[in-house]
Amino acid sequence: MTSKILVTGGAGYIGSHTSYACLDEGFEVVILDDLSTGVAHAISPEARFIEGDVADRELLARIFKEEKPDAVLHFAGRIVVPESVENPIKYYQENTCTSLGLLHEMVKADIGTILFSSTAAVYDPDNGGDALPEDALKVPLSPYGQSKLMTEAMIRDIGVAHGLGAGILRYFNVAGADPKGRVGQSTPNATHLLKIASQVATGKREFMEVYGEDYETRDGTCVRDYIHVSDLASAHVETLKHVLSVGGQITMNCGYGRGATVKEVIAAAERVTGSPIDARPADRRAGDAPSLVADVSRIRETLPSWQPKHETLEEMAETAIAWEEKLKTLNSA
Ligand SMILES: NC(=O)c1ccc[n+]([C@@H]2O[C@H](COP(=O)([O-])OP(=O)(O)OC[C@H]3O[C@@H](n4cnc5c(N)ncnc54)[C@H](O)[C@@H]3O)[C@@H](O)[C@H]2O)c1
Ligand SMILES: O=c1ccn([C@@H]2O[C@H](COP(=O)(O)OP(=O)(O)O[C@H]3O[C@H](CO)[C@H](O)[C@H](O)[C@H]3O)[C@@H](O)[C@H]2O)c(=O)[nH]1
Repeated sequence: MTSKILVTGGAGYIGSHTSYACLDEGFEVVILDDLSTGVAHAISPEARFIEGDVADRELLARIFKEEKPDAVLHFAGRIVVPESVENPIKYYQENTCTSLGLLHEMVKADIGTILFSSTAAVYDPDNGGDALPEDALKVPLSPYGQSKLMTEAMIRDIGVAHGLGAGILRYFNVAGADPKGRVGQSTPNATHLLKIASQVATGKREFMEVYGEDYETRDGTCVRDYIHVSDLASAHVETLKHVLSVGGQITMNCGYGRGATVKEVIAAAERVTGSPIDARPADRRAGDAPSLVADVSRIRETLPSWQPKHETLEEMAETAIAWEEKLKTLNSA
């Protein structure tokens, strides 16, 4: 029998890729998005789209009654770390409180499964650079990270009390775009490294900055574990199948288990276009961890069927740059 899922934030970067991946796997997909940072062109015509706010509890109750989804994939939220420092109320309201309302409505409607987008920002930024297992020390530096960690705790407690199956996925650094060119990172003022490098590579920006070259890393720039968004999307599909079949709760890091420096990411983008990227040294960005790399043992053991297909920085850069080019036509249409 076909399973039906409700995807909150399905018009956003990761939610749209995951919606396509779920549709490709035969799931029925209903998307709830208020288009605050998402875009209509990211929504597959095969999905049912409801424009609305996840904080609207009456709307949620109606959707659950009418659509009876088997699971909710909860991507919707605010994601800008410095903004969360300036405006923590917004982040606790729109990430933590909205998620609590969603969980409450799920329990009331007896919806038994949730996947939740968490983040590597929950871990200790001064972690020494070793790969981080899921039980590593949590020291979220920003209200953004804290709002996610609090939501994780709510899901665990509510899950135990009400028998909710849950997959909590802690994404490391998500990059790239759909290799079929259907979707990509479309937020115009996104701040992610490869998005910025792709904007320079496609002539939308003249130059970019490298935030800090004096870290204790192999070339002085920060190290991150970049994961291609399509591999992350397929990790959701496999997690969904796993939780729908065995129930229970699982928290898993999503990355490849190896780090790349800022300069290595920029160099990959340069190899793709064959042209230099004007990347200028700049001061450290406040709150940046020197290194965040995932220990991926748990996801590998739990989901042996998850086979990443786009692990190279070149593939991430190639698909990101191709999407940036495509956006020129989409945005001028
Ligand atoms: N992008 C990353 O590198 C990254 C890393 C770790 C975790 N995450 C998490 O993954 C999730 C998705 O991130 P993304 O990069 O796709 O962001 P995004 O901004 O592209 O997507 C978020 C989507 O949610 C929608 N939305 C926001 N608030 C809403 C609300 N109240 N009601 C309905 N829709 C709402 C937006 O319109 C948008 O379509 C977020 O929860 C984020 O915290 C992202
Ligand atoms: O123009 C830029 C943009 C980024 N960077 C550097 O590139 C690295 C990656 O930065 P991103 O902004 O792409 O990503 P972050 O690691 O800061 O954060 C991302 O991953 C986190 C988890 O690790 C959170 O989930 C967060 O939501 C998400 O934006 C950092 O060292 C940053 O200083 C630059 O040097 N120049």
